[in-house]
Amino acid sequence: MTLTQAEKAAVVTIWAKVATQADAIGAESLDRLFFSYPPTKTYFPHFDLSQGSAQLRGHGSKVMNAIGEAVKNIDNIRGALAKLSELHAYVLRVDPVNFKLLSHCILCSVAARYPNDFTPEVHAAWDKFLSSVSSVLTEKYR
Ligand code: HEM
Repeated sequence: MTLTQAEKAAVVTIWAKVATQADAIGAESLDRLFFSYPPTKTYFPHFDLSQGSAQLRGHGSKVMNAIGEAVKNIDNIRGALAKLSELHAYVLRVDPVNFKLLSHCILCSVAARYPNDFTPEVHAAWDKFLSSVSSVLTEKYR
């Protein structure tokens, strides 16, 4: 899945805002994930998943950091996330369907915070970008 130049530009622009609140957006996205799709909690039996817990915030921050790396390397997302791809496939064995759920929750958190920036064009670009990130993180499974 390749993003057009215009889509890449839209992702970079919205990321500049998201980056300033990345930790909060990461934590909110995980809250939404676990609240709306409780089976996703089974991957985190060792975490305190109550709303706003330190572990949840710490993990949200890590996830958003990785997304920031993907934005910085938007022409080489595969290279930027190679290690993370192996981790999710071989060690964590997260079922790929869950990436769609998390992507959706990240999208909701961004849209809720930046309603004016979240035009249909930005929505589409951000969605395509998160799909690319998810493809990279799930491509080692087979
Ligand atoms: C946009 C998609 C995702 C990104 C960018 C992402 C990113 C990350 C990062 C950066 C880490 C930390 C790696 C490290 O400590 O070296 C991680 C760990 C982990 N991820 Fe993901 N992840 C994604 C999707 C998912 C999904 C959908 C699930 C399951 C529902 C999941 C489950 C986990 C688990 C269980 C860990 C280990 C947590 C721990 O024990 O510290 N990830 N992920």
